[in-house]
Amino acid sequence: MSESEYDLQQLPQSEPVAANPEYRERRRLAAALRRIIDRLVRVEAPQQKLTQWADQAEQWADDVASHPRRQQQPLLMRLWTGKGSQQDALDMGDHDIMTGLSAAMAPPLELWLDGDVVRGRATLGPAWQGPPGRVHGGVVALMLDILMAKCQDLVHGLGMTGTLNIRYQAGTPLRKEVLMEARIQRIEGRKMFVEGRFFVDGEQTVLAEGIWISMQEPYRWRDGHGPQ
Ligand SMILES: CCCCCCCCCC(=O)SCCNC(=O)CCNC(=O)[C@H](O)C(C)(C)COP(=O)(O)OP(=O)(O)OC[C@H]1O[C@@H](n2cnc3c(N)ncnc32)[C@H](O)[C@@H]1OP(=O)(O)O
Repeated sequence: MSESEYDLQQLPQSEPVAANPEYRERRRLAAALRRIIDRLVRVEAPQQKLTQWADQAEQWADDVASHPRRQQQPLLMRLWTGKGSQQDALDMGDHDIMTGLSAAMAPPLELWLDGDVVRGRATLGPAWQGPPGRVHGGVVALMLDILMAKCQDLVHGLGMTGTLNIRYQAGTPLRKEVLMEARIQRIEGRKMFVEGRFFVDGEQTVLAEGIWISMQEPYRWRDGHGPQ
């Protein structure tokens, strides 16, 4: 793909686009904020210190808010019509809610393709807690949705989650590496049926089945993928 020809359907969605100087700084900023979010949970610090941090954070928030937000619609249109730049591709991928390296909220979840399987890994801290010591079930659903949607990297067609069924088989612990995998079970016209699983220490903790609905064209496997 050349510098000026990024296409929404052909973005290497499973792997981050290489950062340019601007995005190196955005990623550094997000990484620092992630550490703060993680460490703030029940941090033991004198009240004076909390006051100092709150004052600094308020000042910083005001400074950030004084800058405009870049519009998303024009870059989406460029990517949709295959005319996106590297900057557009970075802007889309780096702000993904779970995988975005420039998204301070993102754990980040790392995804990659292994043949016809989407694999992932993430380690979540206490900010993501549901039951004590475990990842919140709603967060598990979010991680699954992002993981399983990436099966669209294997096909032509792009759409949204229609249905997601989850069986929580065991708690998914915090502070431990969670390994994930997703596979396309079958394609039926505009419907893509996907299965997702989480594993911790070799034990399966989650099993999910979902249906994605393509917005326009029927789903079909990309060359080199699917039943040969
Ligand atoms: C699009 C850009 C890509 C980037 C997206 C990033 C998204 C990140 C992940 C998300 O957060 S997705 C957000 C959560 N999902 C939604 O908000 C979806 C809300 N639902 C809808 O917008 C519509 O219901 C939907 C687009 C899913 C389907 O509407 P359509 O009018 O296109 O479907 P239609 O009624 O024509 O049905 C087409 C086929 O899909 C089936 N179907 C429709 N809705 C379904 C559903 N919800 N679950 C399962 N199957 C469904 C339907 O039975 C039918 O099957 P058959 O062809 O066999 O008859």
